[in-house]
Amino acid sequence: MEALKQKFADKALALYQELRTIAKEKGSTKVDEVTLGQVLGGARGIKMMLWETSQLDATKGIRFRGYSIPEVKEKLPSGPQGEPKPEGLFWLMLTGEVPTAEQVDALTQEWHRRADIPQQVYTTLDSMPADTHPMTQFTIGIMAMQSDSVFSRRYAEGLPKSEYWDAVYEDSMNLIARLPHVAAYIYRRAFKGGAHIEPDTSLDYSANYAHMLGSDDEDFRSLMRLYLTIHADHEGGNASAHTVSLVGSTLSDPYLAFSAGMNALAGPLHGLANQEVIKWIFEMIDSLGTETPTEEQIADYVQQTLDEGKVIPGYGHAVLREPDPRFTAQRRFAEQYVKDSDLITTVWKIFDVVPPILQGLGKVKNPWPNVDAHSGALLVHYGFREFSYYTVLFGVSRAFGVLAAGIWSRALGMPLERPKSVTSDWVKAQVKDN
Ligand SMILES: CC(=O)SCCNC(=O)CCNC(=O)[C@H](O)C(C)(C)COP(=O)(O)OP(=O)(O)OC[C@H]1O[C@@H](n2cnc3c(N)ncnc32)[C@H](O)[C@@H]1OP(=O)(O)O
Ligand SMILES: O=C([O-])CC(=O)C(=O)O
Repeated sequence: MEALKQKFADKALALYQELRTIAKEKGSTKVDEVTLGQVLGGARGIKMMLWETSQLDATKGIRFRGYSIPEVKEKLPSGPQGEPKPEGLFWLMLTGEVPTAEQVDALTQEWHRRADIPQQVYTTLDSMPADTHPMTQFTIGIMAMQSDSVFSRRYAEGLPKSEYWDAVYEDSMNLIARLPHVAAYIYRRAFKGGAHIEPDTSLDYSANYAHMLGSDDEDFRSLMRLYLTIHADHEGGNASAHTVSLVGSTLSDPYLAFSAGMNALAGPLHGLANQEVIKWIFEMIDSLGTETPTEEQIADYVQQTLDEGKVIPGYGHAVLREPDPRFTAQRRFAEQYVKDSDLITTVWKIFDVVPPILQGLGKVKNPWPNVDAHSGALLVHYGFREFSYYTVLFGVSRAFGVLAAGIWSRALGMPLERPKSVTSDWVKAQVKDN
């Protein structure tokens, strides 16, 4: 058995026993109270699922197994310029331990070994118009691999419950290994006339993905390591993670569950916001006729967007109440690696201008930037201007977190998820005498 799988099995089995005892002996412990406002307001803040891989704090941001983004950057094995490798984060999320550089290298090799893409993926993608939205191509590409699912095959053969996690682990490892290949194929067919680039297995996961996209720039490789690490997980309640978890709870296999989650990530209030941000900035630049807008010009354009009844993409968050540490990590990266970019300077000016305007509306709970406010400008800097592709990059990263969490869910014996809904008549009856 692979070292990672063995380590996970040891930890997960112990936790499974512990949680069963807790559920049996303390199951009636109250952990939350639900208000009508939460029922009518998108279930914000309701504690209703277990998620081992990360936890979000409204002011401090995400922590992966207890480690903040600066801590992850400092502790995880990194590339030559010091940016953390997502391989290490995956190891951390599954085991709770910071891996050694050798363990991370072995995982890189394991994923290279598993990156065997069934031919039908390419024939399926090639049958679609090249201008089909890249996220649509991405979910279809994932679905085209579903017939390979180890979990589905073994379930049909009578897999016992105690071995679900093992088959889900196999599917998740295969899927993570394959995703950059499918994702790069989509990029090259959509934007580079189908001139595909062979993988280079001497590279780590992020550098190889960058290579297959078309860049061997050392700084861009570093950006990919950082990008794929910081977008990986944001606890369980966000729309993509929750979708993967919900679908996985029916014992749909990881291909089915992950592609469902990617359809959630493709919405403009969630992962698609990264494309919406850069589109909005390009439209602003076009409309103002300058690549270096002043703060006053930006403020006017923000007001115009709000007057048109639209949101300012990249700002606000369902949970966070401070600037997103993932925004800050990208800003630090830009400060270190990018010497002059009008676009990035504009992103920083927007950061100075937008929060007071949103605050002034009196209804926006978080006026600060989220992760999507920065990523596009960095990608443009390295030559990736095709913003409809950006959410695919996000999706490749999100696989690390949601698939690691899926392995945990099956190992811990999490049941079918099925919360309660109510009708408006029920709501009216509740408030009648209040
Ligand atoms: C990876 C990620 O998913 S990060 C989020 C990416 N999404 C975006 O950047 C899109 C822009 N932001 C938004 O639409 C929101 O802030 C969301 C969807 C992220 C969070 O939504 P909520 O939790 O409902 O935010 P909140 O409680 O602050 O909303 C209250 C009001 O402020 C508005 N608001 C929130 N953010 C913004 C914004 N960026 N611009 C304008 N109005 C906003 C809401 O639309 C809502 O208005 P309404 O009462 O008239 O319907
Ligand atoms: O946490 C959320 O709701 C959205 C988000 O930032 C993410 O999923 O990365």
